[in-house]
Amino acid sequence: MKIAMIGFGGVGQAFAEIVEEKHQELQQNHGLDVEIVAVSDVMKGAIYQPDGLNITKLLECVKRTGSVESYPSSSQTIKGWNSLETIEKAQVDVIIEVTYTDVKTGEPALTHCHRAFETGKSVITTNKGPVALAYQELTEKAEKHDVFFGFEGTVMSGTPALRLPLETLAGNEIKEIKGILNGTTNYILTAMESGMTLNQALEKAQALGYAEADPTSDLEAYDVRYKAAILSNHVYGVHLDPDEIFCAGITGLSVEDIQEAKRDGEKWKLLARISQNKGKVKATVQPERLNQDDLLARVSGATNAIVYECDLSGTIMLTGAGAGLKETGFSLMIDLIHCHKQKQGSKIGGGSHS
Ligand SMILES: NC(=O)C1=CN([C@@H]2O[C@H](COP(=O)(O)OP(=O)(O)OC[C@H]3O[C@@H](n4cnc5c(N)ncnc54)[C@H](OP(=O)(O)O)[C@@H]3O)[C@@H](O)[C@H]2O)C=CC1
Ligand SMILES: N[C@@H](CC=O)C(=O)O
Repeated sequence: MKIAMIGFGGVGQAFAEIVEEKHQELQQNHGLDVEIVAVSDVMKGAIYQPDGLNITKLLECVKRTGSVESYPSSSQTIKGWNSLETIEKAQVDVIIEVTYTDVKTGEPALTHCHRAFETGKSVITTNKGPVALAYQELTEKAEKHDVFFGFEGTVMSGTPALRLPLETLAGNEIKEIKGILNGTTNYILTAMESGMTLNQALEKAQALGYAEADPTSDLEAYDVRYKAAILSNHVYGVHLDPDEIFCAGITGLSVEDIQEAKRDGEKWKLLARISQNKGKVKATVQPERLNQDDLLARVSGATNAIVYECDLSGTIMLTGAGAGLKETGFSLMIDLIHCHKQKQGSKIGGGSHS
């Protein structure tokens, strides 16, 4: 399976490391031979090597020079293609879209997905923009072109918050979904409980690779609003315009507010709630003060949790990483395995996203 990567930041590089680390296992356990043949990034440049890039060498070049273009050329190497040229011209099966999430337009990722499908390529992405804004259009287009559209990592990174409700919990009616769906803000709120300021904690979250390129998306909860829209589309099959979701972030909370709640045996958490009633879906995103015995109050740091209120299974809670480079890289790998199985006409543990 030949892959082109659009965007080569924290998650992109972590994914490349995973492909290198797990190459043999993927071959042995899943019959999947993954080859990264192209990378296109804004500042790091672009390279297309039709017979495959040596990942160790590629990562070493980026670390040493900040550019993928310092990778040694052969007679077949093409350098300098922008993202659309790479999507259109590279001979690949899958586009891994890991550019930044734009919470207003979803671009450039939205256009990347459209062009990939139109040119017969599957897309696997952790970018929330296209999935939150154009879920239906893109899933239909992927189906029309008989390609795969994977986006497990868009909600709770490598924790399977999207496959679980549709596959493992299939047959239930899920009346409400609620959860802590942003790693950065949960990390910040936890750090503020020990007296750290919001800005100090944010700097740490950025250094750990949790935050968005523009952390306003995390702090003002636009990121969670997108995730709520994705859950509505994916789990309930109902399009929710992100702009219509009530959304308040954590910037209004002071260290004193958090300490005061702590003295009262409570915790502030940024919660998303999505509920359905007779085909109508409502969603809100805002900080809520929870009793410390509440299961969600116990979720700390960059860990996230999601609760599905099911008519048959009862309350199901899934908890795990909400952000993190390796964890998010893993979400791309699991989608890749599903994509491969779908191409082979089989499925692992249920269906794929397209
Ligand atoms: N980090 C995490 O824990 C998680 C991240 N995500 C999502 O995954 C995606 C990637 O995240 P992350 O790696 O952390 O972000 P980064 O900001 O580290 O990486 C994004 C990369 O995309 C590049 N880029 C931007 N525009 C283009 C373009 N038009 N063509 C090619 N490359 C482009 C950027 O280039 P340059 O910097 O050179 O401009 C940058 O290298 C984001 O959409 C994020 O929301 C999802 C779940 C968890
Ligand atoms: N910035 C996001 C990354 C994952 O979606 C977060 O902190 O949750």
